[in-house]
Amino acid sequence: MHKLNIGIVGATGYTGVELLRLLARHPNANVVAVTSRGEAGVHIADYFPNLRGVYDLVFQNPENAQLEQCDVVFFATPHGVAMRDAPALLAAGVKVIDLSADFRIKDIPTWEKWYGLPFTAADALAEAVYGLCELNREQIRNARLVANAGCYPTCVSLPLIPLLKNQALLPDMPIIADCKSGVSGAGRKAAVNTLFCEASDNFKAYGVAGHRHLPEIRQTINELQTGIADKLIFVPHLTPMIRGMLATTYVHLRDGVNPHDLLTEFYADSPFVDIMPIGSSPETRSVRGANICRIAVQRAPEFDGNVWILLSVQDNLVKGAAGQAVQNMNVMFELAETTGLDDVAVLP
Ligand SMILES: NC(=O)C1=CN([C@@H]2O[C@H](COP(=O)(O)OP(=O)(O)OC[C@H]3O[C@@H](n4cnc5c(N)ncnc54)[C@H](OP(=O)(O)O)[C@@H]3O)[C@@H](O)[C@H]2O)C=CC1
Ligand SMILES: CC(=O)N[C@@H](CCC(=O)OP(=O)(O)O)C(=O)O
Repeated sequence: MHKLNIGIVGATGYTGVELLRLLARHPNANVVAVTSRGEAGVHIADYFPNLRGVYDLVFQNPENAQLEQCDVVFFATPHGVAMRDAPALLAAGVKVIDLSADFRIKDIPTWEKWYGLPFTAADALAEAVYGLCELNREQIRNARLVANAGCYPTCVSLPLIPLLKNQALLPDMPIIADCKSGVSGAGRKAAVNTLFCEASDNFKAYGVAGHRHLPEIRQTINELQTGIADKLIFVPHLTPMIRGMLATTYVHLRDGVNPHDLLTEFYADSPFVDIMPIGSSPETRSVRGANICRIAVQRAPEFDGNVWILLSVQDNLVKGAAGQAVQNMNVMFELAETTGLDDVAVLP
């Protein structure tokens, strides 16, 4: 069986170790290089006990990792790193999947406004494909550079896409996405707001005045139904879970539109989107560790108008990050989309 030589830049972070977990059981994956500046020289098994006996690899500084010899390199790094290092890899013939937001937003001034950095890789951006397979499967097949979709944008966009494609949302009415994320969404780096005593037994909104995922979700909306993207209100919340994300999105639809029918039809051939029976309420633990976004819809009760509540859940580290990245890799290398991604969620 053909094996892909894989490099992971930022392999000591939460999405990095999630990539390692998923790729360990992927029949076409051969992870050959893992990077960390802080842990260079440390054996993977001494750092991640869940990987003892699974990989015989040592973390290396990115510049020593010979990434140009890989077939594909994942960037599981903070914003700005892939923008700096991906162009040289592309020039060396390596495919790149970036889990950060560097190549997600096509309008450079918008990216610079929300990320606070100068954007320096315009050529690479021009060829980057937004890495949401359910939306861009055909473009991803031919891509050299995939910008893995963000976690909140994946969870919010998946229930909206079939409605937008059918021009089903009423113009001039708000689209309200009220979202909750587990704390692993903030990454592994030390920060006061993710300390145990700050984040546990607590619940709060953040980014209310504006979050960097707002322009990313709006970009997707705008591509599918023009004139309504600025009707999106997006508020993220930090919830005291480790993994998991729930989006509750309120939409005003044209009379007669039933979103359950549209979603069921649109996702009939998408193995990682589960449309539940009408009236269900998906829970985050039903997707824990699995590359699934589960969606349910309910009509707003006793409300005068065709208003629906879209409920979507995913594991932020899997369908929201590493699982989606492996799904993109499968499509880019003409493997079955589900290869290595058939884990069932962990209960309880
Ligand atoms: N956590 C989540 O749920 C999601 C995260 N993402 C995105 O994925 C990316 C990674 O996130 P996450 O795993 O949570 O982050 P972490 O903070 O947990 O890990 C970051 C990793 O990047 C490495 N790194 C940091 N700075 C640099 C640098 N300048 N050059 C090379 N390597 C560097 C770190 O190791 P070292 O410093 O030792 O080199 C570490 O291994 C981010 O862009 C994030 O926004 C996307 C979707 C969901
Ligand atoms: C809880 C938390 O802090 N979540 C992060 C989003 C997760 C993430 O890393 O975002 P990307 O998908 O864009 O990479 C945040 O709000 O910035």
